[in-house]
Amino acid sequence: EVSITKFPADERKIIAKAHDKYKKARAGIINTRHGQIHTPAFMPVGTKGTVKAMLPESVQTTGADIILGNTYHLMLQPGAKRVFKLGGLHKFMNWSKPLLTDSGGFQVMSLSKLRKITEEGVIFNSHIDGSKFMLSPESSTEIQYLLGSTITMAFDECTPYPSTYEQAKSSMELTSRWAKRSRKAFYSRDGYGQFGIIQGSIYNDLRLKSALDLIELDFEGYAIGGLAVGEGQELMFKVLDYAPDLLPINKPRYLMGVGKPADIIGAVQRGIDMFDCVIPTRSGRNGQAFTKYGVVNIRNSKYKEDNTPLEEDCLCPACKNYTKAYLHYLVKVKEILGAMLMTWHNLMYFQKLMLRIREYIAQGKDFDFIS
Ligand SMILES: O=c1nc[nH]c2cc3[nH]c(NCCN4CCCCC4)nc3cc12
Ligand SMILES: [Zn+2]
Repeated sequence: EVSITKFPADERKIIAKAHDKYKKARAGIINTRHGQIHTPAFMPVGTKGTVKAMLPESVQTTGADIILGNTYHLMLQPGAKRVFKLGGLHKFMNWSKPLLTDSGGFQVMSLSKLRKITEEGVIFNSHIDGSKFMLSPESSTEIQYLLGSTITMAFDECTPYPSTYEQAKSSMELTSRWAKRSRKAFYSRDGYGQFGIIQGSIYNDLRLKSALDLIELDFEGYAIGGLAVGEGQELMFKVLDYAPDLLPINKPRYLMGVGKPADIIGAVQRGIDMFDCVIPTRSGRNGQAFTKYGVVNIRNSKYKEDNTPLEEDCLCPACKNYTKAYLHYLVKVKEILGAMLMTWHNLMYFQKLMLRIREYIAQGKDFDFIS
């Protein structure tokens, strides 16, 4: 359960504000140097400078305005300096729209062997060849500059779940010190932005302190970190019942790593504008298709002679030109085309979901049942 800490009266109204469904949902446009982002937005994940199994022009046809790249992977291979020398990540991967890069801390903790967290930053051994690297607020910010990111993420520490109050407090305070250094290292230019990431785990007073520390640094947007790390949807929503309200209402709010359609809908209702998640791409490659009928596990033998499309009214190539039987076969025999078609369909499904959410918000309609 979320521990409720007594607030001085004037701050309590922020936390206790009645959770009025839909009232917090908002649709908008973020203007950047590389084009507009219609929010609520879903960012396909392109970890190593490619959205796996997709051409960038195909990603564009799904309606994605922005994709995510990972600093950790790109700094190890091919290296940020090399990407910079080759003209930056946009040119390298032939994606001219906005790019957001995660700052690397989260990936270091989940991927690298042997690492050491110090006040300076994180020292780690590459999971590729074991060579030694350091990521700090300064080096992460510089790497994202060399990549040419449209939106740079501050270097933070993602507080694990569960954490005690003390653990969450010291982790949040480290993130606040690192945010200050990240902000100082950021080379601000028109049309580019840097987002701070708030921590504080499930403790509302720590979330408030994190927000206050980061608002002082006047970031162009704010992410809510430390969620989708095993706490479960109910607890995530409990934090989201108040955390977005702690952030400036006129700036983008990004919920990192989320999520399934139902998670996205619930988070939009609580005031979130931006999302990223590997689910549509990773589960597509594993044979799971998101459809209006629910998730279809195409490897199931019941589809081996099913001559109908995943969704009869979907405009993606998988649905327009192929059958479930063919997709079943391709995925079973691990043909590359299977990964391509399943990924394309899922990205289309997620973008259609975001489009419908934006339309419902614009019309002031409730959008509970969409998914
Ligand atoms: O606190 C964070 N700071 C920087 N980056 C993050 C990335 C995150 N990604 C997630 N969750 C990803 C969950 N995802 C679900 C599908 C399978 C793979 C993992 N939480 C995050 C928190 C953070
Ligand atoms: Zn489709």
